Amino acid sequence: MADYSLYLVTGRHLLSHGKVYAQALEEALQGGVTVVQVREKDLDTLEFLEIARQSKALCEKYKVPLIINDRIDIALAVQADGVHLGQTDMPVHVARSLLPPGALIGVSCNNVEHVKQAVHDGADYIGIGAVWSTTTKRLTSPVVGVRGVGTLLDALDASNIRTVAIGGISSSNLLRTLHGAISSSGRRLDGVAVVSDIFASPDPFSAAKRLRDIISLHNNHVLQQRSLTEVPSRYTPDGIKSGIINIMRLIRESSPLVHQITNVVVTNQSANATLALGASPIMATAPEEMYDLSRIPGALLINFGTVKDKEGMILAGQFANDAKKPVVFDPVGVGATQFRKTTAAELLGTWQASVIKGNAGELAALAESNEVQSKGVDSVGSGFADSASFVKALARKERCIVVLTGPTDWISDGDIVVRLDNGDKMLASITGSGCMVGTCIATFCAGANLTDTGDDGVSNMFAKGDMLLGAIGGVVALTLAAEAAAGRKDVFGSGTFLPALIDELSRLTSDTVRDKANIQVL
Ligand SMILES: Cc1ncc(COP(=O)(O)OP(=O)(O)O)c(N)n1
Ligand SMILES: Cc1ncsc1CCOP(=O)(O)O
Repeated sequence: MADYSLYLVTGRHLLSHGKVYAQALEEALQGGVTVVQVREKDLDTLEFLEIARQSKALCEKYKVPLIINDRIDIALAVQADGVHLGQTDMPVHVARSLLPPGALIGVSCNNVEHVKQAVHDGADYIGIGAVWSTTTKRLTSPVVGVRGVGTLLDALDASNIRTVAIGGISSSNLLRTLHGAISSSGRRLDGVAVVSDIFASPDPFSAAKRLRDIISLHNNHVLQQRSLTEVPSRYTPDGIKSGIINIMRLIRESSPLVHQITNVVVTNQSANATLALGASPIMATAPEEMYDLSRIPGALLINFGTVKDKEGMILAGQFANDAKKPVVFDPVGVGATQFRKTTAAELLGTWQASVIKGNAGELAALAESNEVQSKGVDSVGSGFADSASFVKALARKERCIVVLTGPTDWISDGDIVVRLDNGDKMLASITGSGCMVGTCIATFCAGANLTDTGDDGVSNMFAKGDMLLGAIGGVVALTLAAEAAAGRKDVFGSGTFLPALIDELSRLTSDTVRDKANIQVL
């Protein structure tokens, strides 16, 4: 069976200045390309044939399958291993009847109907794309996005058709692509097809090798995760409490930076909550400062209560992923408008969140579920019938920790579900308590990021440290502080509750966490 993991699509016109086709192809093969497709859009048949012959000789030398784009005649003439067909090219059954038995046939797919048709037609593999925007080809359909690729993979059912993603893939987004493109049943891509990142490079060997190394890193993480059959002992209720206490200590000792792009309503109280926990807040939104901030240890919170600063949000998340800093996403009111939904999809399609936090209405909107409705930033009704299953499924789909807030808080990493029963109804009487939960989670994730423990999950490719513990810690801290504040004699209503809440965040002790945190692991 062909290895589709690093599928190179060539294009002579893309060659870097001074590069010769055969030389570039050989360097790419030496760098670890596993399939080659010759794609020439404006060559005469004779020139195309010559390029295909050269490719065939090199592919044979490196024992890599050769695919020809569109042209069955050229594929037959050079005895290529197969062809790649677009939606307006020759139908699969006609190509099959012309090609020798066992020839590989690939089909381009941009939507679920294409995928179903390709499976029905008996294609060997599909090229899903464009996954990112690209300048190599003029696109006639919208980009699919990494989360969209997951939706197309869902349509494959039990078929053993192979899959590659194509379009704009480079070493800077490859990990995000491999990690994020997953179906709800856990089906992943078999590979990625890359054009310019390899073939336009002045050094195709290094470009291919860089991609190869990222693919190996990803595959190793997947294998590691599959071998985790038992819940690690640190995820018993007592283990979680010890983990939270350790993170609290680290925050107070090291005061990590918690960079927050948040909304005008809660900026001040969020900064004060961060300080109260012992960390250092910075509320910065300008795209120009995102790189510098991403170099400082800590975490990033992206809260779009008042959706602005999209450019800064995109850059900040990308730089944080590169620096393995946690990204906590609080899609406030995402169900309220189409603009918010589109923005959330764009952000989640660009970077990998470490934690997504929302109320039932927000998370239902993100999951495209009709079970719970929103009104503005509030959730309507009593929530999900089965919150545990919901958070688990969403965590699997979004490939991160999901926190569902409400009278009971539910947290999952896609395997474990944690139920938290602390808090006080006074939290509902002040504005921005949900946003403060996001801030506390980001602060605890910043603390968790200072440790190297918990380095056994795929999510650690994007953020060092135990993000599940970080998320639980943030919720526990805020809800225990709320209980303490609500019980104080000097608290008479929402006006006195908010400052008391900030005070109690700073006064939170290990004993309170040990004695009062109400944690169940399901
Ligand atoms: C692996 C892979 N996937 C998709 C394409 C795109 O093919 P097509 O839609 O036929 O467009 P052109 O490449 O012909 O412009 C591909 N070539 N390879
Ligand atoms: C051929 C093709 N089909 C969909 S996107 C694309 C071009 C991808 O090129 P690049 O990898 O340079 O973005």
